[in-house]
Amino acid sequence: MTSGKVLAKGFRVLGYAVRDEPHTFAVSVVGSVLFSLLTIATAFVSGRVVGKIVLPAIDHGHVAVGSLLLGGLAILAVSLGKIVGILGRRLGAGAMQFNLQAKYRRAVTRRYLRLPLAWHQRHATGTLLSNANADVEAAWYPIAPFPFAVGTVVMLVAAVASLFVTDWAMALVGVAIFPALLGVNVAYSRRMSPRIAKAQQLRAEVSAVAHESFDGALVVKTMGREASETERFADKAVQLRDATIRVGRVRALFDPVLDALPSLGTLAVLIVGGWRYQQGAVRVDEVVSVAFLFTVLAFPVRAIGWVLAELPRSVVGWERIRHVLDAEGDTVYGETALTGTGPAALSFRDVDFAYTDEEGNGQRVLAGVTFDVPPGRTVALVGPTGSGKSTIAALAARLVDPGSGAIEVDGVDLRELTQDALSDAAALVAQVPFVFDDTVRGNITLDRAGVDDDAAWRALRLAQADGFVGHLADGLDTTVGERGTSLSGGQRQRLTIARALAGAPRLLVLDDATSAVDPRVEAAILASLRRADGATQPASILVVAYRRATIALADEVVYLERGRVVARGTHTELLETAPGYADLVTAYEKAEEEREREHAFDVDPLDLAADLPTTAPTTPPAAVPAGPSAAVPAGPSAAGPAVPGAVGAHAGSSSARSAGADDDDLDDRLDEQSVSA
Ligand SMILES: Nc1ncnc2c1ncn2[C@@H]1O[C@H](COP(=O)(O)OP(=O)(O)OP(=O)(O)O)[C@@H](O)[C@H]1O
Repeated sequence: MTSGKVLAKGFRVLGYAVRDEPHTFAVSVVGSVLFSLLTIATAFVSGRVVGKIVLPAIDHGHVAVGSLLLGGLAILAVSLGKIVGILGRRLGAGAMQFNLQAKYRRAVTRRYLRLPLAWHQRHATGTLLSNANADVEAAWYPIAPFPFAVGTVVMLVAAVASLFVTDWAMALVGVAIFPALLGVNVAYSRRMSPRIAKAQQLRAEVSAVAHESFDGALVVKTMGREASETERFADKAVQLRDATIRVGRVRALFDPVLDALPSLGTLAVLIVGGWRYQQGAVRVDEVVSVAFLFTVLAFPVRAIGWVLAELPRSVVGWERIRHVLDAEGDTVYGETALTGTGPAALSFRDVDFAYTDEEGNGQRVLAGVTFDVPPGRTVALVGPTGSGKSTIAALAARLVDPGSGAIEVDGVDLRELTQDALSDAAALVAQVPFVFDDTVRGNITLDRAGVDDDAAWRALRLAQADGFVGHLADGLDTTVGERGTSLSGGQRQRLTIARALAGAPRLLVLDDATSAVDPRVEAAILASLRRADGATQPASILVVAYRRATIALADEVVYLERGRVVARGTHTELLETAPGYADLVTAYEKAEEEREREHAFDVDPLDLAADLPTTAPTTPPAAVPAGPSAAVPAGPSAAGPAVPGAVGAHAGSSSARSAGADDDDLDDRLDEQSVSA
C-alpha cells in the first residue's frame, strides 16, 4: 500500500473514531482550539507587555502602575484560559481514546465468542490476544494527539492571518516556514509508515511465539527444546528490536528538523523584523510578538507529526481488528425452543462436513453420516484415529455446522434452535479438559442459575469426583490454578464432566472425556450417568470410546472409518460383522492390558482413596447431602435398560460409599458388568 493510501485510510480511521465518540471529541477539540488561540494571544500579549511596560521601564526607569496591573492581568487571564484549554483537550482526548479502546476490545472479544470453532482453529491464540490488546491500542494511538493536531491546524491558520495583519514581510516568513513544517511532517510519516507497520506486525508475532512456547512448556521441556524455543523467540525478539530501532532512527532524524524549523523561523523573523523596524514599518512589540509566536509554535506543530506518524500503525491495528469483526461464519441461532423433558433424542441425517480455510477450500472429513441416539440410550462412537469422531461430537454440540444434511435434537434441526435451547439441553465434554483458574465451585457452577452447592455435589458424585474434592483442603472453595494445574489429569477430566452434569443436560456428548481416568472409575462414571438418582435425570449419551469397558456399556456402537459409518449395532454384533471393528477393539484391549501391567504398581494409595469411592468413606463437607437418601438410588427401577450389570456396579459403588465397602467389591461388580456386556 502506498503511503498516500495509508494516510487516506488513516484519516478514515480517525473519522470512525469521531463518529463513535462525538462528545469527547468535541470537548477535546474545543479545549485544543482554545489553547491554540490563546497561545497566539500569548505571543501578542507578550509583545504588548514588552512594548508598553518593558521598553518604557528601560527608557524612563519607571512604569505606570495601571499598565503593570493590566499587563499582569492579561498574562494571568491568558494563562488561566490556556489551563482550561489543556484540561479540556487532555480529558477529552483521554476519554475518547480509552472509550474507543474499551469499546473495540469488547467488540473483538464478543466476536471471538460468536465465531465458530473452525475460525478459532485457523487463528493462533497469541494473535487473538494481540488483536484484542496491542492492535486495539495501536488503532487508537493517534487519538491522544489528534484533537491537539486539529487545534494546531486552527492555530496555524490564525497565526498566518495575524502575521498578515501585523506585517506582510514577516508574514512571508510564516508562509515559508509553516508549509515546510507540514511538508517535513508528511515526509516523516511516509518514512515511518512501513517501519511502524512492520514493528506492529512483529509485536503480534512475538506474542504468538511466546504464547505457543508457554502453552507447550511441557513438550518443550520434555523434548529438550528449551534452547531451540529460546532461539525461536530470540529471533523474533531481535527482529522486533531491529524494527523498533529503525522506527527510532527515523524519529531521531526528523525530530531535530521539526524542532529546528520554528527556531529558524524565529531567526528569520528577527532579521526581517529588524529590517522592517528600521524602515519604520513595524513597532518593536510587533517584532517581539511574531518572534515569540514562532517560538511557541514549535511544540504544538509536533502534534501534527505525531498523528501522521501514528496513522500507519493505526491502519494496521484497525485492519487486524476489522479482520476479526468482519469475519464470517457466525453461529446464527434460530427461534425454536425445546419443550421436552427427560433424555433427548439426537439424530444425524446424511451429514457431510469439511474443515475449510478462509477461502472455503477443504477436504471432506465426514460423508453421509447417519445414526440415532434414542432418548436415554448410550451410543458409542468407535473408529480409527482421524475417522471423524471428534468432528461428530463438535457437530452434535453445534460447535460447527454440517456442510449438508441435518443434525436434530428431539426432531428439531440444531440450526433452528435458540442458543439457550441447545446449551440447556446438551453438554459436550471435550477431549482436552479445560479448567478455569477459579475454585472448584466456580468451575462447576459457572454462575449458572439454579446450579447451587447441592447440584454441584450431585454432579461431582455422578462424575465420581466427590471423593477427591472432599479431600481437597477447602473442598468446593479450593482454587485449582491456571488450567487446573493443581489437579491430576483424571481429576481435571472428572471436574469437567461434573461441570457438564451440573446443568442437568438431556444429552451428554463425551469426546474421549475419561481418557485420563482409571478404567474402573470410567466405567463407574458411565454407569452412573445412565441412571436417575431422584434429583438428576438420566441423559442420552453419545460417547467417543476407546476402551472395551466403555464400549461394552453402550446400547449401540457406531463404527466409523474415514468419515463414513461402516457399521452399527451392539458390540457383540459388530465383533462378528465388522472385521475392522474387531481388529480395532482387540488393539484397544491389548493396549489397555499393556498399560494396566505397566501401571499395576504405580497407584498412589491416596489418589486411589480419592478416586475410588469404595476405598474409603469419603464424607464430603457439610454441603453434601449425606446418608442413603443422597446416594444414587439402587435397584432395578433406576437401572439403565441395556446393561443391568453396570447399574448394579454403580449402585454398589454408591451405596458402598456410605457403607464403607472395599475395592474388591467394586472390582467384582465391574468384572461382572464386562462379562454380562
Ligand atoms: N481444525 C481442523 N482443520 C482441518 N482438519 C481437521 C481439523 N480437525 C480435524 N481435522 C481433520 O478431520 C479428520 C477427522 O478428525 P477428528 O478429530 O474428527 O478425528 P477423530 O476420529 O476424533 O480422531 P482421534 O481419534 O485421533 O481424536 C482428520 O483427518 C483431521 O485431520
